[in-house]
Amino acid sequence: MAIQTVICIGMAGSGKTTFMQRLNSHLHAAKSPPYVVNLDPAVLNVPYGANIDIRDSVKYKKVMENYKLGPNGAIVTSLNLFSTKIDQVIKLVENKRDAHDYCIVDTPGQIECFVWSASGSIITESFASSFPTVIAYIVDTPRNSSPTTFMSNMLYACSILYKTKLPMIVVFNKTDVCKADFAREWMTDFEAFQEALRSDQDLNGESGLGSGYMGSLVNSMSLMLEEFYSQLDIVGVSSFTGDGFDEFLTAVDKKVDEYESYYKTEREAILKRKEEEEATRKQKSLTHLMKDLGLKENQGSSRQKDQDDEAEVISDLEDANENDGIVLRDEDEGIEREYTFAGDRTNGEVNGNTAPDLQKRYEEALEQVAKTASSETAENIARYIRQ
Ligand SMILES: Nc1nc2c(ncn2[C@@H]2O[C@H](COP(=O)(O)OP(=O)(O)OP(=O)(O)O)[C@@H](O)[C@H]2O)c(=O)[nH]1
Repeated sequence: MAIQTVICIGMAGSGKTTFMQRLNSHLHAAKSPPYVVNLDPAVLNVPYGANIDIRDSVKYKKVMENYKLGPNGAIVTSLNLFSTKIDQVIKLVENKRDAHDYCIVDTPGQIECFVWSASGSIITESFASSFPTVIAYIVDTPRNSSPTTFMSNMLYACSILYKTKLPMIVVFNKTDVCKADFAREWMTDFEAFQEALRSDQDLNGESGLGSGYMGSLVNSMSLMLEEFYSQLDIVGVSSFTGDGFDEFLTAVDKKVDEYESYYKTEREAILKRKEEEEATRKQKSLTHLMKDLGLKENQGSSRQKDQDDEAEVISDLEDANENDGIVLRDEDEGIEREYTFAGDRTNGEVNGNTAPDLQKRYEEALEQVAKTASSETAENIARYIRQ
């Protein structure tokens, strides 16, 4: 059976890491240890044994210093660096498909750095196209007991569902502090939620909710959310006590079935369409490129020199500075971890498997383009002179 992947996403402080820790120990106790991946480069302590840890490959603080970035920029850049090697990561997980039923993935606390970045999409897409993948959206239950905060959080969850197009389980965490019954009621009974909104002090203020723009906006949003809720599974858990984790695993199984029967075909159709569009786009840009090369050939050499001095792509940056944040794995706490960029930079091999290196492929592709381009460029120049 294929490894079922659970990607944990949630607002800062919602309890993703604690949830991962509990899920890990729960699965160990059920004699089904998961394959664990940490994608948070900025976390100081990972309280569970990660098989793949982004911090082994990318040093967040170095990225910040070397590229003069702020905290969020450094997280995005770290994810970018990591995503260039995602094919190797996927291969490692694939090699473990017989030994594990689950692969669980922790993501950065700064939710937008993962969900709205190109590398976040690449990583999610790579998992989703290789394994049945489910999003666990972690919610801090006590902090969402006001209907306005709740609705904002659910709108965010809705945008993630729309962006990832993957089955989603909304996990109401911290039920030891506040039960999730109110949320369940709001998500299944439209009238109850409307009633809660009407009596919500935060939203009503002095103007009242019943009239005006705010009132109709909130009404339409809650109607839209009703449709969204029908796609979801809801689970209440406490990462402290371990309550609700069996229910969570049942929800994962259900969502995996949904993934197989609905999302997979849908995704394949989207990917096929994208591939076709991409092929047409490439053909168009190649035609433009050939045209430009024919006309602007003599400007080329000086511009090329300028470009050589700039670092425009990640692989340029990787080459530019040996001390750029990609480092050898620490000799640390003895957890069996399997992956670092540094190891494969010298020989392109990870754990004995020859892994195609993105940077190498990029260079080969460039060479290939240069070869075909040079003969066609000569033809273009000849045609230009003839004209
Ligand atoms: N009472 C209670 N507290 C919890 C639970 N889960 C997490 N917490 C607390 O919530 C806080 C945040 O937990 P984390 O696991 O660090 O949350 P996170 O989402 O990984 O945080 P970032 O990665 O920094 O965004 C910590 O103080 C945890 O102890 C729970 O089930 N019950």
